[in-house]
Amino acid sequence: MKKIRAAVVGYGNIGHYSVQALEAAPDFEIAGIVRRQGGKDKPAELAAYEVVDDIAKLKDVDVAILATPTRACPDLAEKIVALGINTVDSFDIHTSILDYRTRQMENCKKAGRVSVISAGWDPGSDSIVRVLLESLAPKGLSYTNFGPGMSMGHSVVARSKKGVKNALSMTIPLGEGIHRRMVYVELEEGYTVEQVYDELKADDYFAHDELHVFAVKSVDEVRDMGHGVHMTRKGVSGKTQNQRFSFDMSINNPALTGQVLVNVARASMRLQPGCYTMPEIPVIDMLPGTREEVVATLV
Ligand SMILES: NC(=O)C1=CN([C@@H]2O[C@H](COP(=O)(O)OP(=O)(O)OC[C@H]3O[C@@H](n4cnc5c(N)ncnc54)[C@H](OP(=O)(O)O)[C@@H]3O)[C@@H](O)[C@H]2O)C=CC1
Ligand SMILES: N[C@@H](CCCC(=O)C(=O)O)C(=O)O
Repeated sequence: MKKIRAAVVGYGNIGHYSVQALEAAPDFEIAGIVRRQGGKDKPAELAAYEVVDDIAKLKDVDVAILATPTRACPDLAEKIVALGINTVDSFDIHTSILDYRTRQMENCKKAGRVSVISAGWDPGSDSIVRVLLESLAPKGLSYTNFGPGMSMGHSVVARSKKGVKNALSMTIPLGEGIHRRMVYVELEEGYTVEQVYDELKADDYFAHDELHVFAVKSVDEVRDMGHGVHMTRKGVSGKTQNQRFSFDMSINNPALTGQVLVNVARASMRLQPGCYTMPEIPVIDMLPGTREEVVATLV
């Protein structure tokens, strides 16, 4: 059977683990990796692959995994579907997902290609769980409690601020979907924790939660990429009250995100042209093999 040819765009944490997930998948081959610096200083583990600075230099790419900072995803997705290549990404600004989907839907329909956006674990697989739980008890309350653990999205944003050499943003659950952000930063000369605090508080990623910023000598020495979630719903099925549900996981954040991106890259090959979020895709299409094989073994 012909393998799906995937490119990975951006080789940071999610890019690294996406390559590993592609290598472990039976139905994919790696068309190449796209980095801003191209093949310069190519990491040893990429020796077998083409590393380029422009996806147009790679041959026969079916799908591009956008493993860049969230804020770079919409522009890249627009440019890459216009080249006739499907895209998948883990865009995680929850309040902007609908706008991004609306714009990218038009781009996909024009190009006759598929984009799966906001696919990781949150947004992503947790979004499927939230939709499922709401269907099981249509009236009630759901809470998504993260961590404690490292938020990649918040860490990327903290690293982008003036005076910050490196950063780690930890998400601390306070209960009922409320969180505290603990941000550990390596500062450049002449910058203070107070300046970084003000910059972060002005950014929508951090504006709505309790925030603490600490200076550390080395972020590498305090970083641990574990994370997790505890989701709950208590509600009413039909006319019967007190139905309780919970979903828990404790995970390596970039490893799970890379795996989910590969799963939706596979599903993208089976969808009609358009832009989708994860709850809009049949979960069965995230697995390799035929639907019949899955129905016979997992349903
Ligand atoms: N939905 C979800 O569940 C999750 C979503 N995420 C999202 O994944 C994103 C990436 O996280 P992570 O991998 O840790 O980030 P990193 O900073 O480790 O990696 C991003 C890579 O993208 C490239 N890059 C950097 N800046 C730009 C730019 N302006 N334009 C294009 N490419 C750029 C660089 O690769 P190179 O130098 O090779 O070009 C960089 O290494 C986060 O922003 C987060 O929002 C993360 C976890 C879960
Ligand atoms: N999008 C997150 C994954 C979900 C956890 C989260 O949103 C958080 O810790 O705030 C991330 O970037 O790591």
